[in-house]
Amino acid sequence: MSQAPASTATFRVGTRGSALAVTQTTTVAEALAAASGHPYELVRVKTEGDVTSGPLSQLGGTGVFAAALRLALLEGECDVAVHSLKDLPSAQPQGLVIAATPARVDVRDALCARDGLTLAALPPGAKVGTGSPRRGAQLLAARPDLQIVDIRGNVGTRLGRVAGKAPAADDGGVGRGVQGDLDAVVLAAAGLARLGFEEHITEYLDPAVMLPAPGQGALAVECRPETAADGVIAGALAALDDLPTRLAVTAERALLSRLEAGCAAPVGALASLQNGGLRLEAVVCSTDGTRLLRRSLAGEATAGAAAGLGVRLAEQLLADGAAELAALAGH
Ligand SMILES: NCc1[nH]cc(CCC(=O)O)c1CC(=O)O
Repeated sequence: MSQAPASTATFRVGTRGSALAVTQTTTVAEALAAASGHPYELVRVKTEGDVTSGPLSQLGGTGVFAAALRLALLEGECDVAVHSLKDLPSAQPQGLVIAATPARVDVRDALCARDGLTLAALPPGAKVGTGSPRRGAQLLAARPDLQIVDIRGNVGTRLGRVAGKAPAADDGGVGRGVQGDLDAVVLAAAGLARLGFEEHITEYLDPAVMLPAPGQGALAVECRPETAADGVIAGALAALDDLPTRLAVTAERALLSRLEAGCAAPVGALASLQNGGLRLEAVVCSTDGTRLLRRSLAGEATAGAAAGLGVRLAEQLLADGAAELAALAGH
């Protein structure tokens, strides 16, 4: 098996095959190539999350999107892999490191509704599609009359479920035949922007109403430790890393990890630099949206303190009854 050091050869960048994954991986690969002066090639890895069509929340816990990419790295089929950070389980596998977290883009969730409607303007009982218990619960907390419809598929497929939005199936047919049956869907603004679908957004949901998933809007560049230490690529990875993003996602993921929550759990978290410190806000919901535990905590904006902030806020939420409120394992 080829394990050529990235400094002497083309480096191979692993990606999922979806349009979103290829778009964001290409952006990262081009930045690494420009900074290192070495060419890259994309290695497409099919993941369980891409080929299974059951409800996402029942796929069996965390990491369905990331596991195959991680295996490809460990087996030396690629040198670096690019993940959506929010799809990455918070436990770091032995033999792999997150070598860079590029600057995060828009963290918010976005409503894509028919006829330009906002959340407040949707008619009573409107059907809103999401496969995420976190989004469903917060939608119901804001609008208890809504009908939440469990949907899956890639971004284009989900958009195509909204009446009047052009179907743009890019998932091999998972969502085919059910276009136009919903009043709205909720998707991450980051994914919509990366795919050039921003014109479908009818409202950017305020994090005060809809806290995003831990890591939303951020990417993780993962590799084996020897790749991270390799002279040429190490500099390129360091140049790509963004410290405010790393601090924020470290706090958010530490919270998720301390809650022992999976990526499908009804948990939202968002950290940001404020007044020279790091402020973390989190919510744990009952899936029907009738009960929300929401808390925030501020700490030092340092690499040493970020994880502790997440752990402390998680412990406060657990003391408030978070584990009784929500099925944290996410299935
Ligand atoms: N779970 C799917 C997923 N993983 C990453 C994104 C794009 C947004 C991001 O990078 O946070 C999406 C789509 C979505 O949630 O709408």
